[in-house]
Amino acid sequence: MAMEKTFNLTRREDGIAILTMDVPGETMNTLKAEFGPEISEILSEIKGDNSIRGLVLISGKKDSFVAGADISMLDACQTAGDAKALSQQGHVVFNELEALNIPVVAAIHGACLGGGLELALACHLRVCSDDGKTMLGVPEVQLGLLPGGGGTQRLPRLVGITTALDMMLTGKQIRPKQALKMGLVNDVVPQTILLQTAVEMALAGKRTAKPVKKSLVNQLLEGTGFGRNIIFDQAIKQVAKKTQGNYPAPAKIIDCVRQGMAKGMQKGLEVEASHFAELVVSKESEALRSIFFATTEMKKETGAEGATPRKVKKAVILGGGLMGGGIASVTTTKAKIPARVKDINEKGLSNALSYAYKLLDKGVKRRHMTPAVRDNLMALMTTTTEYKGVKDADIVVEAVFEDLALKHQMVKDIERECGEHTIFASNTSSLPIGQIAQAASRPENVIGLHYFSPVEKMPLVEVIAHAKTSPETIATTVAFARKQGKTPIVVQDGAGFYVNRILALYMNEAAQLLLEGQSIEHLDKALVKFGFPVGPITLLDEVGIDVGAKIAPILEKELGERFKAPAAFDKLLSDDRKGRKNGKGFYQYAAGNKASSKKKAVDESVYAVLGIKPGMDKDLSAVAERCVVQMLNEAVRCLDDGIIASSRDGDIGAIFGIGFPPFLGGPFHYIDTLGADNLVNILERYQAQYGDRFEPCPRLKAMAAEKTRFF
Ligand SMILES: C[C@@H](O)CC(=O)SCCNC(=O)CCNC(=O)[C@H](O)C(C)(C)COP(=O)(O)OP(=O)(O)OC[C@H]1O[C@@H](n2cnc3c(N)ncnc32)[C@H](O)[C@@H]1OP(=O)(O)O
Repeated sequence: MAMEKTFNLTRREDGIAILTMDVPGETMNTLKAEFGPEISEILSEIKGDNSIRGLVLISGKKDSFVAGADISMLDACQTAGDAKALSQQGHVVFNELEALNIPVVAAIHGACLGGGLELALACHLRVCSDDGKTMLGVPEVQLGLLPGGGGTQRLPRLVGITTALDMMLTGKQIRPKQALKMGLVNDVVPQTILLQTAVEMALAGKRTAKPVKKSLVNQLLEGTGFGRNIIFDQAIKQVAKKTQGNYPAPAKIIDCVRQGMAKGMQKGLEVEASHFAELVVSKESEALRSIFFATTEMKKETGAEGATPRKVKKAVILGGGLMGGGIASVTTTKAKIPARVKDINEKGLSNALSYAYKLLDKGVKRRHMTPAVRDNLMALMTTTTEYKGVKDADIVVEAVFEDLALKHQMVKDIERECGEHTIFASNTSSLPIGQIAQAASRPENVIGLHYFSPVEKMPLVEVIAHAKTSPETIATTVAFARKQGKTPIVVQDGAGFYVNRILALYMNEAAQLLLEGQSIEHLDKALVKFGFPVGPITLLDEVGIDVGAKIAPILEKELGERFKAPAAFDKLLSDDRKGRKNGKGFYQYAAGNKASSKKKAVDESVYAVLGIKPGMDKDLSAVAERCVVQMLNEAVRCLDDGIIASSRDGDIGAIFGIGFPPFLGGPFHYIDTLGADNLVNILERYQAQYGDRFEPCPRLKAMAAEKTRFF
């Protein structure tokens, strides 16, 4: 049976041909190597048909244009040569499209990303719909890659070097109005007239558009070799600081643009194909692509085999504090589900309202939304100090103090005030859900739903099922979290669940190193260089030293001696040091305690409180290794104890929950890279030197002996 075609060419009476791309059997259009011959044939047909006066390229998919090159095709590249050939093939096809002597117009609706945008850039003009689903971007850098279909050359020539570098180095998605303003598209129209507008643009016979006006400064900088070098040198400095040298793609992107602008498009394309090829086969990109596939696979899972999630039409949030406010905010602004916030006083309620308003108003200021949209979303949030208007809640999320008796009271209140099917989801960060459920007459409705702070930024939530949680409760909670824009992992009940459990040992080791005389800034620098977003001491200040102190004994009691936190840290609380929250911790905080971007200074007085004098700082990688191997060992224990269902979930949980370096693929991918035997040797060396807290867990020892891997 003949292969179904991806491209379909239809001719209109007015001489405009419509080329529709619709990859058979796929949700999204993606670019595949096997399209090459089909496209070349069509281009030859177009070139040979003088009745065709113009060409419009459009997607046959409901809500997406082209999502980029097929990432699994890139995964299949065995050598850099395979990848280079793909890039060069793309260059040939896109150059041929661009060389057509009739106007070629891309009509874009929905996702137009990576190779999809590069395809659109090879067209002479672009028009997109004004729909919320329409976004344009080059997210390759998030996969450890670079735009390999000519994007590093066409984008800067269309929108300018600075804008193009910003797009390629961040992978950000550009909305229609922004795209029009920067000259990425030539018009933005309602989807209903998208095709008609594209046809009219083709009929107008133009193959170029008036470039958008650039500022004088921009013209000076980008118009001269000297100015361009300033831009490139500045960009190199910024990416070096941001990536700590752990991600090769950004520097290569800058080099493609630099060489292309200096030596011409042809040379630029050659450099692009070579750099793209090296990146496709790099271990960093392999790790980042595995994260993409893992999260895509997880989206299809309900969290409980065979269970059907119930629809959540209304949520109640107990507690309007930092976490409650964030949870209410993502419920209304992301999931667009009405949320009723209950707190014991008006202060908590106003905090929740202002939390959501501030985030939405930022969107208005950035012109991502209108004030009307902001106000409509705000109207989804209501507040109460009584149990009024909660009867019809489908889910209640409690974010009150970490006090078991108080949570028991909440369970009883909700069973009294809400419906029989209402789910009670606790945001507890440490109390076993089974203990909370002891107060329930319907324990099947009780579940843990653990968010990470700041709620609107951290993608992970842990969904914690206790022994009696029903599959429907799990599936409904997972679906609810997904609607909030979260990446949920289902973990089993146990002190600290997964993320806080692996984090605790990592933090304890940092504390030990501090007490051994490593300076605060050196400790943080070591782990930032390793690839974490912030260092452990900064993290402790941000989370709250008091929170850490509260969780530690719970973990030690439930999980054993290795979780014992250094006693010296009690002196910090006696000195009223809670961290950023009360402006006194390991670092100094400006008055008003605002999170400032500028570098914080260490509060040197903390050393005296701890009774230590910072000594000789050890090698950065040695410092990082001691903390990281603690996290790796405990992650494997969590897998062994069934706290996490798979090493895939363990990787995603660590990356999305605590910023484990994505270029390493997560703890389990990293152990495969290190080798289980090598990790056991490191742990045993530390065990001999620092004690049994470093003892390799049984599963690691077995893997070392059998030389097995997780993936
Ligand atoms: C030539 C060079 O420039 C190289 C490139 O172009 S590299 C690729 C660059 N593109 C991307 O990184 C985009 C990746 N995709 C996404 O970010 C998202 O899929 C989306 C924003 C496009 C849509 O998100 P959503 O609506 O949530 O849908 P899913 O993520 O669930 O995706 C639906 C199915 O499409 C598959 N898919 C999406 N993009 C790609 C891709 N680039 N390659 C291969 N497959 C892709 C995804 O796996 C889902 O598959 P399913 O089995 O049908 O569920």
